[in-house]
Amino acid sequence: MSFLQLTDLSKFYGNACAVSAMNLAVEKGEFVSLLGPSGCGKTTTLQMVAGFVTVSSGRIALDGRDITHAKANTRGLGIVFQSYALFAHMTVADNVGFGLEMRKLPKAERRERTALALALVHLEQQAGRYPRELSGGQRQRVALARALVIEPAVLLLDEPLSNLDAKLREEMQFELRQIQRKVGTTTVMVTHDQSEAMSISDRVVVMQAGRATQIDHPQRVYEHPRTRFIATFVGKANLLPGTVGASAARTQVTVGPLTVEVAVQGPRFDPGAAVLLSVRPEKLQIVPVAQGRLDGAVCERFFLGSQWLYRVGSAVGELMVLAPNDGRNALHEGDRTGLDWPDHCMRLLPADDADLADGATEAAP
Ligand SMILES: Nc1ncnc2c1ncn2[C@@H]1O[C@H](COP(=O)(O)OP(=O)(O)OP(=O)(O)O)[C@@H](O)[C@H]1O
Repeated sequence: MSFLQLTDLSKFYGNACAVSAMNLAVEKGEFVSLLGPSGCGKTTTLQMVAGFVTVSSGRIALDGRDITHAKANTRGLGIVFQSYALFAHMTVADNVGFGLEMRKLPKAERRERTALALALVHLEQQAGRYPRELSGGQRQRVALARALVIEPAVLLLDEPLSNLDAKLREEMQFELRQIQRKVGTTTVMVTHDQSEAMSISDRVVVMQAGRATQIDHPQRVYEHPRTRFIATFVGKANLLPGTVGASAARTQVTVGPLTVEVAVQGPRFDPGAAVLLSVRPEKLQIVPVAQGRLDGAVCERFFLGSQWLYRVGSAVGELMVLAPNDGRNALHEGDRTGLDWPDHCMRLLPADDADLADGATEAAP
């Protein structure tokens, strides 16, 4: 059995289902993110694990112990919320040491563990300050140190970085991952930010309307999304409506005037099935006119610094193309161009996400 195991976990508020039959097995030391849009049930799932929200049905097991109905303060979990919830009248060191004091640890041990936790988040110099004297990033590090100092079985993070500005947030993502690797604490984080989930997690649980729709390693979620929703929620995707032809090892698909052969992983599509051909914008290559699979004309271009994003009108519809900014040869609006892409970059998705209402299959950690 995994270290933290959710089995058919559900939460109903009256007749409304907030979380539906969630299954998730988190291994010891793993960093797993619950990712999804607002209202999809991420926080409710985390709160059930924390013991702050009662479970309607299903089970939660931690290290082999059933904790489904255990009191929150007996679960031995560390929790960090979006709002830092620090005690304003206590110094940084007292905030961090608070959990140890509650556990009635001897003073010398409290002092030693507090110092270690502060060193971990690089706040040794700020031990005597009050929360109001700290920056947002420093406050969030205090909250993290306070959660880690009790050596929790699992660290639960609910949008821990969302109060920080973009640059600080990126720095803290990196730091959070480094700290988690160093202490090896099993961690479950809630976020609605796909790049945050992708960059720091071992595995990502994509949630939609109370259900886990894909549980996989970040790269797999990006390269092999199961549904249209996931393909567009995690990164950008060109989704071209098409029809399946002969179904063999490689599936033939017709999209307007274009016919391609796609190697399909996972469930096969029947001949005649309506599908979406998905190609990521950065996989499209700009080639001379008439030398690619398609020709088109640039409708609009956006400068992104390291890349250009082009909207290109073509016979199969408008396509997004991300091209590296090599400092020369950028296309202009109105330019005609050829477009090509490698065979292995094409994915087929069901035209209708409801076709996958069976919920997620979970990839091994
Ligand atoms: N106490 C409550 N009473 C009734 N409905 C609730 C309650 N808490 C949450 N819900 C509902 O449950 C669903 C899931 O909410 P939840 O907060 O888990 O979503 P979330 O994915 O964390 O969203 P966000 O990113 O906006 O925090 C939503 O439809 C929400 O309105």
